[in-house]
Amino acid sequence: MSDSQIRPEIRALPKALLHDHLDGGLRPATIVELAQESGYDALPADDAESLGRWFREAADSGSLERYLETFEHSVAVMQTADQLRRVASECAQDLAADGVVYAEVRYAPEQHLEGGLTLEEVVEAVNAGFREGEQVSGDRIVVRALLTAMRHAAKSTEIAQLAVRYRGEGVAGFDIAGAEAGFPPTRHLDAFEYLQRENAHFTIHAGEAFGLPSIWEAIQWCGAERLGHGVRIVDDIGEFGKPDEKLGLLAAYVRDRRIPLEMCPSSNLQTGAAESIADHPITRLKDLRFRVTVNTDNRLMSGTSMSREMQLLVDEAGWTVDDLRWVTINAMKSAFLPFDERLAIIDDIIKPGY
Ligand SMILES: O=c1[nH]cnc2c1ncn2[C@@H]1O[C@H](CO)[C@@H](O)[C@H]1O
Ligand SMILES: [Zn+2]
Repeated sequence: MSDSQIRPEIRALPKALLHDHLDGGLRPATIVELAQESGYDALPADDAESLGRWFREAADSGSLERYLETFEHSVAVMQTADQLRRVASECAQDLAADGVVYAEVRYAPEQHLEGGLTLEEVVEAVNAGFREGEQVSGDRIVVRALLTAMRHAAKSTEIAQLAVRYRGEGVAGFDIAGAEAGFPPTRHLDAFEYLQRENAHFTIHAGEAFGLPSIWEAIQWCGAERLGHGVRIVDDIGEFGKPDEKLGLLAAYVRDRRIPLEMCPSSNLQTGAAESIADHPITRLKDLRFRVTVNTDNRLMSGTSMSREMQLLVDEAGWTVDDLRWVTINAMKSAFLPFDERLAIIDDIIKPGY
């Protein structure tokens, strides 16, 4: 489904987005321009349309590792303060135009140091871009950053400290991302224990390319407040429609504690974490009343938007507008924003929009 096929009534709905990667959401035309300006000559295509197609096709690999290789080209043009500010500003504008009223956008500061910026300069450039994008959009959107540490690297404590340093100044929390198999969350236990002592918020990518042990570690060892993806929690639920369709201890814990699942349907089709939108576990988890949220993950690699994800669920998995309202309120309740600010967005913007 292309962008022009999105129904206006879905586009108009207010949306809350918790899981979107800054380096996975650039406009193809911006990548082409930034590459030309900076002399980056390794782009796999040099016009915007072919480049957009290349990202979608190369990411459609069936493996998270191969999917992640495509980020080389977006990260390459996000190495100066001007580049970061522009990308962040356009991100906020694109989300606002799609009806997103609240977004947490994540990126890994450690991947943006090749042009000589410090970690602090990276965060400040992205923050400046988000503020600019909010303003250009007439303040119809609030954007907060989540700082990600790469799970194969060894910078998580430093990045966690950076998230605490900029807390309340545009940064709402912390995350780890990258290849999941072979890099369990407990590898970064020091960072998570530090964040807990600092009363700071964090989510963990878990249960996407690896199963229950990753989810279990993220929650029970590391103390994750939310799960990035978390789709594999269905491995702890009995077979659909069979008499033993019941929750295992971990799935029950996740549901009982209302742990938010940041689910990203289209992204999961590309990495092989799900077969189709119709069969994506998100619908079953919604029906079982887990705290499900709908997200984009990487708009560039999946050629998607919040409206597109919502419309796919309506068209291919039987979702109703009430379901969309429910997941939107779920997301807003689960945001890493102070309680009073979350409530104001729910009461003043989301509820009147449905
Ligand atoms: O779905 C995902 N699973 C795991 N890691 C991801 C996913 N999408 C993006 N990234 C990784 O997060 C970094 C910071 O934004 C990206 O550079 C990419 O390597
Ligand atoms: Zn992600």
